[in-house]
Amino acid sequence: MKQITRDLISTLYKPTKEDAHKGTKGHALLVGGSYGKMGSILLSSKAALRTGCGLVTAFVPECGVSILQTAFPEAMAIADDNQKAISSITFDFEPSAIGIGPGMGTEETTEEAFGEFLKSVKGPLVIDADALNILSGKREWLKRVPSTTILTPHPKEFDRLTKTHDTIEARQKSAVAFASEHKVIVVLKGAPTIITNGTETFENTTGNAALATAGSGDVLTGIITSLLAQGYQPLEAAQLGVYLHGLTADIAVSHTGTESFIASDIIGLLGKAFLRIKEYTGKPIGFRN
Ligand SMILES: NC(=O)C1=CN([C@@H]2O[C@H](COP(=O)(O)OP(=O)(O)OC[C@H]3O[C@@H](n4cnc5c(N)ncnc54)[C@H](OP(=O)(O)O)[C@@H]3O)[C@@H](O)[C@H]2O)[C@@H](O)CC1
Ligand SMILES: Nc1ncnc2c1ncn2[C@@H]1O[C@H](COP(=O)(O)OP(=O)(O)O)[C@@H](O)[C@H]1O
Ligand SMILES: [Mg+2]
Repeated sequence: MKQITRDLISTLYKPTKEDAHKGTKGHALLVGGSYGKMGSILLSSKAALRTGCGLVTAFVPECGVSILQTAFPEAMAIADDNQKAISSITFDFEPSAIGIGPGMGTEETTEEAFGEFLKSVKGPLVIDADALNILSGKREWLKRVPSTTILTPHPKEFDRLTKTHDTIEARQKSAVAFASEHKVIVVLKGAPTIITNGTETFENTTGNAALATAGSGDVLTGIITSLLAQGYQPLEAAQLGVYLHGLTADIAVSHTGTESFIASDIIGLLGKAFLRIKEYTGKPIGFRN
């Protein structure tokens, strides 16, 4: 297994172009949320914009729109027809990348909506949380998942999708086989997180137990979706995304410790994490690139 090193990240990272505008930095669509779990998709959406894409739209059930637009005015929102859970995923623009699943729930109407969504989805995609849980009950839908889609299960989600594993090593081996069989990228979250496309497997080198907190995976989904929207290739987006996510916790831990760190702190520290990566590249901050 290869390590995600500073050198690898330095070669992946693409600084913002001087002449960029919001229309050239990608438009991320985050689909999820349900009554009582709107925080998850809010966290994903905020993380996406803080990771550098130009525009973010959240597709949420009706009850999520005012929550989202109040808590995060920079994001646009599209309301599902249904009040409390997603029932039909329709939108009238072409997103640069889509992240789906955080807080979405697994109600029957949402399951049907996700099944229809998979029939027509185009372009880069991240599947997380309840979208993975739905897939676990409908494995035949894996055929509909476009190749190079990024799946971001935690160990329990991965076991639901496959089978119970007794050891981390067995689960990692299974993740490689799963990625190869379904032509997807698996980000198997944990301590450490591994990323595999079935041919190559990488172990992340950042992050610590501060990340063991509600919503930290929802934030990761937003980060990776944003990188896809900005034009990073799926494997690169997964590598840079998990590295940045972990780096925020490494930056925080020396002055906050692990206990009080929450998912919003990951989002708040993304700027410092990007600056750290920019230092690795050897170019001074503000260099005209
Ligand atoms: N504010 C909001 O709106 C929030 C909304 N959220 C949303 O809630 C939905 C449900 O997602 P979820 O992940 O909380 O539930 P679920 O899939 O049952 O997994 C939990 C179980 O999995 C296991 N487990 C997890 N990590 C593990 C690890 N590293 N290593 C080993 N085991 C691990 C562990 O199981 P145990 O070991 O206890 O058996 C744990 O009890 C989803 O849509 C999400 O987006 C949340 O993000 C929270 C904030
Ligand atoms: N002890 C730990 N060390 C490093 N990373 C961790 C640790 N615990 C959790 N994480 C990371 O935090 C995230 C948790 O994701 P997830 O379980 O999906 O959270 P949620 O669904 O609440 O958003 C993953 O990226 C995981 O790798
Ligand atoms: Mg999660």
